[in-house]
Amino acid sequence: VKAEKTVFSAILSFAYFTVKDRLPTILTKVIDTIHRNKNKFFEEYGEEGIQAEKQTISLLSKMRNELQTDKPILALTDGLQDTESWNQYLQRHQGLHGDQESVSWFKSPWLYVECYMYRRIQEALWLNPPISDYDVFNEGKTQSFFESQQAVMTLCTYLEGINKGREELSKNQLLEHFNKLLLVSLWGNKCDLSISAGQENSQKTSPIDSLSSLQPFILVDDSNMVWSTLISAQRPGQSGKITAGRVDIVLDNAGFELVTDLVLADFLVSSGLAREIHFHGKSIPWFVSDVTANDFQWTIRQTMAANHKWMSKSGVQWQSYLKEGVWSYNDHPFWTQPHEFCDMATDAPDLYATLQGADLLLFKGDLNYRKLTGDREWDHTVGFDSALRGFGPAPLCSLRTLKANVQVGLQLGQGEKLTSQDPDWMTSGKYAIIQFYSPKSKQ
Ligand SMILES: O=P(O)(O)OC[C@H]1O[C@](O)(CO)[C@@H](O)[C@@H]1O
Ligand SMILES: [Mn+2]
Repeated sequence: VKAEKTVFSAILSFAYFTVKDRLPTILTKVIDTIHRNKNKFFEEYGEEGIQAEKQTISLLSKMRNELQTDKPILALTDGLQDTESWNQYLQRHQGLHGDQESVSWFKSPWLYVECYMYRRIQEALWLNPPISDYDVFNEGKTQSFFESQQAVMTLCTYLEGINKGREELSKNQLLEHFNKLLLVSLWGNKCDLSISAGQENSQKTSPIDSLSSLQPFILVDDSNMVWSTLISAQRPGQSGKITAGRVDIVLDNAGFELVTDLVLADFLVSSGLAREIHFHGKSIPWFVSDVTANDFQWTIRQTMAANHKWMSKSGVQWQSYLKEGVWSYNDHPFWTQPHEFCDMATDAPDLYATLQGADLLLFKGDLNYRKLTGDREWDHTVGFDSALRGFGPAPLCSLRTLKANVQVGLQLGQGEKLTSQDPDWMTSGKYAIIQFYSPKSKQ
């Protein structure tokens, strides 16, 4: 099966609008954030901080101009761990096209250009050492966490209810809770800040009560396969006691979505459905709201410190899972590169091997889906397995609300019907999928 990468050939396409409007808006906000923090940089680093602020802004404005005037994509110059790999990727593209000019902001695959912009923001900061570690998206992520406080409290109270009565839970009740928390984590993905170009986008209503009204918007629901994967990973251990499998969660956004993932992870461990959870986050600030190590720790500390009994209890539990090694947080430079996941086995064999150790991989969010499927213009009826093109270190499931022009594994006619009823169905974030694939079931 063949499909073209999403590019900007179609003027007026979603990809085109992203690069033309959304990315410059995000960049302008980044510049503004750095400027607003000028005094902070002065207090911390004196005159050097001011110089760094000016220099960074000038590099970012230069990049915004390159973007808006469709200039060629430039090689990175910051000599970081992944610089070489980014530059090789660029050279490969230039080689494919035969000249350097043709690899430009509007003439390259959307996925590549979008990832590249976030990496260039990082470069601008890295070239100005006193402020290299400054996370330009931190304010937005923090704000979105605080704005969803009410929903977080509701969720932690729900979790406490399950944990308190867990000894008496029947298998059916366990399945019911599992389904609910999987859905909460799925819809948590609505709250990213990239689709709204950094505009406030937090969870305001009760995440549990909204579930049934959202059900009709789930286009693919393989949750039963996720459940059976967890059940079949349970094995009798040495002492005859059942031990469960390892679940890896490839995280997406900080704020409310991260809390929904932590609550799901807590439930999986406390109910005995999983033995261990490995979280995977980003090593640099990414796509406005994605989780970094700092966001991960900060969120757990804030949850612990909350003035709400069940919220702080949850936070304390999460901290001890981390301390005991039941939970772990990892990052790898591959997650912040433009590569499709079918390249992982060759381009990041160590990460691929790590993922092979899991019994189940949960991929959160839209960007992960674009990378799973190579962000191509697949027919909607093409199988998920075909779109993965050999990627499958372990059984995996994408939990994603649709925010980009790619969707596979639909029923015949389902895509056409959606297009006629709701032309924006692929990009509005209103629809979602729970889409599963297992390399074991491959013929
Ligand atoms: O946080 P998520 O779910 O990956 O969404 C981010 C998405 O937002 C966008 O910026 C909107 O198109 C996409 O590039 C990206 O896929
Ligand atoms: Mn994201």
